Amino acid sequence: MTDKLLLRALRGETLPVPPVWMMRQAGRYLPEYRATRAQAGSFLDLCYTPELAAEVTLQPIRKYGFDAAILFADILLVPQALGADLTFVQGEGPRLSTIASAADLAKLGPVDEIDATLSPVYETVRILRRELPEEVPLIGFAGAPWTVATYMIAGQGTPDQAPARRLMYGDPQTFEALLDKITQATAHYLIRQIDAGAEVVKIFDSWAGALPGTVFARYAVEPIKTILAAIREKHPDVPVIGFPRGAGGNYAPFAEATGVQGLALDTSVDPAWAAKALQPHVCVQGNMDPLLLVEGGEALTRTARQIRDALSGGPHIFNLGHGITPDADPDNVHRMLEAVRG
Ligand SMILES: Cc1c2[nH]c(c1CCC(=O)O)Cc1[nH]c(c(CCC(=O)O)c1C)Cc1[nH]c(c(CCC(=O)O)c1C)Cc1[nH]c(c(C)c1CCC(=O)O)C2
Repeated sequence: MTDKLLLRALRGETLPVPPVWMMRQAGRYLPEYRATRAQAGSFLDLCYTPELAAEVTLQPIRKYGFDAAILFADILLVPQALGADLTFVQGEGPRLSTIASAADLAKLGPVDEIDATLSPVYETVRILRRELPEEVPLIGFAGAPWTVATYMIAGQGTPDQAPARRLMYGDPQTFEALLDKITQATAHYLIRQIDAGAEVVKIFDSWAGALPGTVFARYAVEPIKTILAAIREKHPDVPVIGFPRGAGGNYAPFAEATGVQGLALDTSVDPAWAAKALQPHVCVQGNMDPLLLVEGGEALTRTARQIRDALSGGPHIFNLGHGITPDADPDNVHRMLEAVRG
């Protein structure tokens, strides 16, 4: 359907009211999410149980009427499908087996076996395409190779991604072989999500800002170009949103060099600058501070309108600069929507 607002914006249309969705819109700030997660047992059980993963994807659509749904899964399912051990430690985040050498890398499984683990995700996509309202498109997603590699190398989240940067300098052969493997797996995974019914895909490079400028083109841009080329070959009309979080001065070169249709802005980007420097070339998605959904009040309404108005002259999808946090007040989401749509 060509009249879905999100798809129109991604095709470059300037709309009177921007489509709205939120990163992590299915998540712990919602009591109904917490209930379904408890029913599933663990976060990973939730990701791999298609009926429940579809249910949590639909919860924020029913409650708020967002203009897009995002598949419920995680960027770390790809490493797990490649053979990494993965657990989520309550209150601490992910833990994975680490990759510190060529020998560790050699223990991973082949890319053409990842569907043995990931097929429930494709089933979630198929359920969602049946159950979502006609006007709500489904966004599939994956992590960018660099960001996924940072978790696979360190075995957990790190403040500065130092373990990955050290491997990059100390053993570039292993580092690049890992990046290549993730790139091939990610292209395959996203194509399968689209085959199953995803209408847009988003690539989360949450740690792009940790890549030194000397290697940004090589390790942030190149893998994403490879993934885009593979998608285009099979699905030339499916738009891709890139999120090089923290890229700063590399936002414009990233958009130009990768050719993404949508560029997700983090909170640090000034929307007035984005309107001039980015919007003439690409649909931008951004970028309200998620903390405003905790704090609420006048600041929330004012900032939401400020972003909407600054970006009203070109293609824009209203979103947050990062994921909504578990301490956000669900009522503030209504307030945000009233501010943007009102
Ligand atoms: C880096 C990253 C991850 N996962 C993701 C990223 C990139 C985006 C970003 O920068 O935030 C992406 C992601 N993770 C999740 C989604 C689902 C779709 C949605 O946005 O609603 C998406 C798109 C569910 C999730 N992924 C996770 C949760 C919380 C799990 C829970 O219920 O306990 C959810 C809803 C867990 C997760 N997953 C990850 C971490 C570091 C953590 C632990 C930290 C945390 O708890 O927030 C890895």
